[in-house]
Amino acid sequence: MKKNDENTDANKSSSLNSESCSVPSKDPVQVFCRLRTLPEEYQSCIKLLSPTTLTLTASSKTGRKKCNYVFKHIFTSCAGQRELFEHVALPLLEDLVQGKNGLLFTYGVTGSGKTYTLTGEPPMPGVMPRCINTLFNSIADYQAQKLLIKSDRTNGFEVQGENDALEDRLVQIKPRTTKMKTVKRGGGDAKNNYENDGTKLRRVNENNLYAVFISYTEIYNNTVYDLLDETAGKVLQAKVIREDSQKRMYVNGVVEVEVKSAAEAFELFCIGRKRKRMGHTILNAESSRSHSAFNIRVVQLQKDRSHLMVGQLSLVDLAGSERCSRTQNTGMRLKEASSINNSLMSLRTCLGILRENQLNDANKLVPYRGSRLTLLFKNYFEGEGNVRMIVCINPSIKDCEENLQVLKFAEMTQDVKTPKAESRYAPSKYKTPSKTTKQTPSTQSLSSQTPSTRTPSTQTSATSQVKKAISFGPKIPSVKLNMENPQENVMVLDNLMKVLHARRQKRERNRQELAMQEQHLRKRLLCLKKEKQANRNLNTKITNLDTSNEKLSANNKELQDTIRTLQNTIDEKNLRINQDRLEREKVRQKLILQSEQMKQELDERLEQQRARLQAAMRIKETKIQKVKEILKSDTMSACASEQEVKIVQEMATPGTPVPARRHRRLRSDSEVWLKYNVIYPVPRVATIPEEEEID
Ligand SMILES: Nc1ncnc2c1ncn2[C@@H]1O[C@H](COP(=O)(O)OP(=O)(O)OP(=O)(O)O)[C@@H](O)[C@H]1O
Repeated sequence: MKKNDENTDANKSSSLNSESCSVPSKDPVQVFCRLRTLPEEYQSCIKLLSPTTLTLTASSKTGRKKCNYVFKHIFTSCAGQRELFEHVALPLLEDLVQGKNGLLFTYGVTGSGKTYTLTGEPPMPGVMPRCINTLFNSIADYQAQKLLIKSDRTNGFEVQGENDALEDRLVQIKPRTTKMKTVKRGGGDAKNNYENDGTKLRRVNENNLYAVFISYTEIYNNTVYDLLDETAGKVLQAKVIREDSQKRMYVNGVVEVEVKSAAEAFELFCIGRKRKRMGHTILNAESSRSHSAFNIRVVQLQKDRSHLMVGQLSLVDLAGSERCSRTQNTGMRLKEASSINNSLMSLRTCLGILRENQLNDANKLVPYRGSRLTLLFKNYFEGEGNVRMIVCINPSIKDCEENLQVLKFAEMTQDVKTPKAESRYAPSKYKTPSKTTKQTPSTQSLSSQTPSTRTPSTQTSATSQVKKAISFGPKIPSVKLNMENPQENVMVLDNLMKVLHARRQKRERNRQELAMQEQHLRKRLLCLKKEKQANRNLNTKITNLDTSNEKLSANNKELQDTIRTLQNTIDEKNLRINQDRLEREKVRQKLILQSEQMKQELDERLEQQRARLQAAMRIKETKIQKVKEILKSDTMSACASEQEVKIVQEMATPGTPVPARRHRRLRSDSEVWLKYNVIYPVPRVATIPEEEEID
């Protein structure tokens, strides 16, 4: 192992240089692809062209479509867990011990092997157990005393005195034993089965003291839970995501456990895994129903304890995207699936906008607050940290359509750049001692110093001052009696008496002072206890307020969603009303047009009819005229009676009733009636009056 012997000043200056550099350099997100083993009877939709390129053949309505995708590296089903760890996770681990942050997440369709890749199964450990083993193989000899470095529960760390650390360790013994029992009952299996292949990191700073902290959280139905929360009982309490003084996101009050060996870390993992929400679906017997993040924080303390450096590696197992039509989920599983799909969509949206901003030099707002998943990992995309993604693919033709979406997203993600991770030492924060050494007036001034101003050098001087303050007066002289000179002996004994007297007085003063100090310290301790209690109460209040704030925000979001939905419905209805109105207007216009056409047509027909009737009338008039003429000239004189002539004349006048047409009969001499036909029939104009027989 090549160890890092760079002195800390060099580190500090490098961090200063990096701070003074105004434009931070950026690294693209590195995307790796892993193909799952496919049983022989299944057909594959993926073909490998090279170690970095694959082709996906998707069938669409227009036929078969082939798409090529290029990644940093593609691991085939033959690639083992070790190969993947060395390629993908080991560089992040090297960075971790250099104080750099890293995020490694798996993404893919349900059942594609995300959990298998991150966790693995005991004979074939995945990324997480390998990271833990490699880390402890490398830093085991350089670990700080347990609890020397403590989490301040606001995403930072503080250093405490060795006595405090010792006392905390004693306090922890009891709960730890209980925890161990729990682990053995639960998942002690992993402890011995994750094989350790002895891999070590190349660069470890031997001059530093290391402390490893583990936290394990999950995001279930868009709510954050602490999987290591021992106080929670059976039901996990929702946690709030907060921003610390350096604008880094963290889970408020998350339990961070310091581990001193890989076995301890695995125990914690097993405890968390037992609490993690898993479920049975059609596509995966043991499907993750939540996104989980296993966080490893490595704190390095310089030997003079003046500066410390923190690096964090988050191993995130995202729940798989799933189509409800395939999983046939209902009820709770359906709700989980929709929450999973929503948060993954939120991740895609954020990365999409980030990429767009970077490509077009734009400044569009990235909606990290769209889901807890994106909010929690915001810093990795906006702040510092190497981001790596493993896209897990089940090459089965059944997963083809979903794989297409996954591969598209993965390809897009490669264009996103994140600020390069930097190592950075920060001045150590010192924890207020929980137990007070008996103070003397000379040390009283120290207690008024704030924890942050107290440094290791002041602590050392305090110790020497205490020693001085509790001295027992002048040193007892060595007494040698001279039997030959009793006068000299008297002087020596006198001197001894004086010294003893002075020491007795000193002891008495010390006793009084100590009694005073004890009283004073008791009072202070009581005050501190009260302050601590008040702080705890305040913290509880803040947490409660945070929770209710979260609930209100969630309600608000729901209401806004409802408003948006209603607005959409109103918009849709308005649109439909407008469409109806337009439709009606069209119909009205059409009807008007038709009625006009019909009117025109009718007018024309009426006109024609009128013309026809007029023509007919004219013809009839002509005929009547002719009849008149005939009547006048021939028949009238011979056979028509006066009355007949009158009738005919009346007929000629329009509007006067015309007698019914009848045939005239003439009685001949031989008393036989003869029929008399008028050549032109007379039109019937009105009701015929009472028939009158014409003789
Ligand atoms: N590369 C692989 N080699 C062998 N077995 C694998 C591989 N990848 C996945 N498996 C097996 O496939 C099954 C499903 O894998 P896993 O649970 O890891 O899927 P997942 O992507 O995490 O699914 P989900 O999103 O539903 O949680 C497991 O039984 C696992 O052992």
